[in-house]
Amino acid sequence: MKQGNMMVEFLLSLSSDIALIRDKDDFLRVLRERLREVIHFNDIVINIFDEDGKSLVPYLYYSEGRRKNHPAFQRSGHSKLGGDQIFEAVMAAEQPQVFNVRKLLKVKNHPAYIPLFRETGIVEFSGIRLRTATHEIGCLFLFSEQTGTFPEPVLQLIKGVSHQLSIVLANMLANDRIASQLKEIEIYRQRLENKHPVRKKEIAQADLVGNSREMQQVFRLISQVAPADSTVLILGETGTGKELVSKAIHNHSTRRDKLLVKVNCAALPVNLIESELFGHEKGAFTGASERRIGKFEMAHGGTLLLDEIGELPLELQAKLLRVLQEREIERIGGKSPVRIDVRIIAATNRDLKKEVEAGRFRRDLFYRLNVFPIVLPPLRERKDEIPELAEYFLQRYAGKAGKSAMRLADGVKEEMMAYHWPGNVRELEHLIERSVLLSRGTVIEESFIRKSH
Ligand SMILES: Nc1ncnc2c1ncn2[C@@H]1O[C@H](COP(=O)(O)OP(=O)(O)OP(=O)(O)O)[C@@H](O)[C@H]1O
Repeated sequence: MKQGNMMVEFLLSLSSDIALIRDKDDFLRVLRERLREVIHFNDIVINIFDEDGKSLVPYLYYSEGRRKNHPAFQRSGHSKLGGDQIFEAVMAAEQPQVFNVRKLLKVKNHPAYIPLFRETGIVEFSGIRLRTATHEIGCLFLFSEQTGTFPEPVLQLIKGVSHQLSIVLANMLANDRIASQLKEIEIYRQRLENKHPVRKKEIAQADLVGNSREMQQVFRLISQVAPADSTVLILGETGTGKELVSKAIHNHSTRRDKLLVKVNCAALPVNLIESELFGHEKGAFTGASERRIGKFEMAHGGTLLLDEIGELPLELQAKLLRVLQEREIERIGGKSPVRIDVRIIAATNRDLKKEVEAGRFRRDLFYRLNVFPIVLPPLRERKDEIPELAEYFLQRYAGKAGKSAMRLADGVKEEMMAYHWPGNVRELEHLIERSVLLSRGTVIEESFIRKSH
């Protein structure tokens, strides 16, 4: 009874140390220091299953005595284990198994490492499998230079410890997996950035022009929300500058050194958007001949612009909602989820509230996205801005065309003010570009408005 109490006490205090483990070094230190208080072992090894799920590889190991500098114990971490009677016995049993080296040497076909144990002073060792409710993880071995290290109460303790270790190990392995996935994404992203060096420049030059009251309000909203990292919903007709606003938000956020990745939700059929957003593993479906990283992963650390979000099919709206809630994605055909840190900016020219009422857009997703809405008014509602925008585009396109400063004739200006601009700023921009190219002198005498429709 007394022994039982001590064991519970030990396991409790071990679990509080275990909760503080951050990495392999911590783990090894806790095992060595804490387990030694109650078990007189010399060496410790934890083996885990390799990716193939069949062989075991050393994950953590500590040796002392003659084994410390012995080349056979300087494991690279790549030597495959398992498939011999020792591992089979350990992996098949609920209880810890104890092995005596002298006795093993008498058994026919003993594993090749047993004589080495004897040469380097190991007398007995115990092994127990490590598993959680859902996963086989590997096994733990404790080695001793003396006999009598593993009496029954110690074996019970090892069993108790093995449950705790299995959980820590499962978490550490999941974190390792995520870290290696993130590394892979980083490499991919750098490749992408090197391939498109102009992108960053373009983004840096994203200038928004606008002196109207409405646009001044938009600028205020941008500077409020940009550093806050919250989700932004940009609403406005086509060509009102939604993409430009998203670039401005990204450029003024702490994520500015990472990518702003854009997905056009209207441009692709359902099955392709899913893989575009979340990526897929090699062989996930017919035609998936290569692993593909999705836009969410590409935007990790940065911003993801979900353009035309109103066009996203309902089926994918549910998946997107889950990703936004859980902050992790699953590649199509992938085995484990990937954590992502992405700021979401969604944009649409649809009236999302009406879409919700019509049952075409999920209400819960709408609320998730509508955290900080920015509405861009159509150009016809901020006509006082037309001269300024026209002037801005005029200088830009005259410069590009190698022409000297140009100006608009008064009649052209009036015509522009009277027009209703269904294509908004984009239409104005194209019109000016065309006018610059078609005009001979420095004054644009003719409006080309009607010709553009
Ligand atoms: N306030 C502005 N200042 C300068 N340029 C602007 C402004 N608003 C829009 N533009 C220009 O107009 C064009 C259209 O803008 P943008 O692509 O951001 O619009 P959008 O609302 O995302 O359009 P769509 O809904 O069709 O995708 C771009 O070339 C952009 O540079």
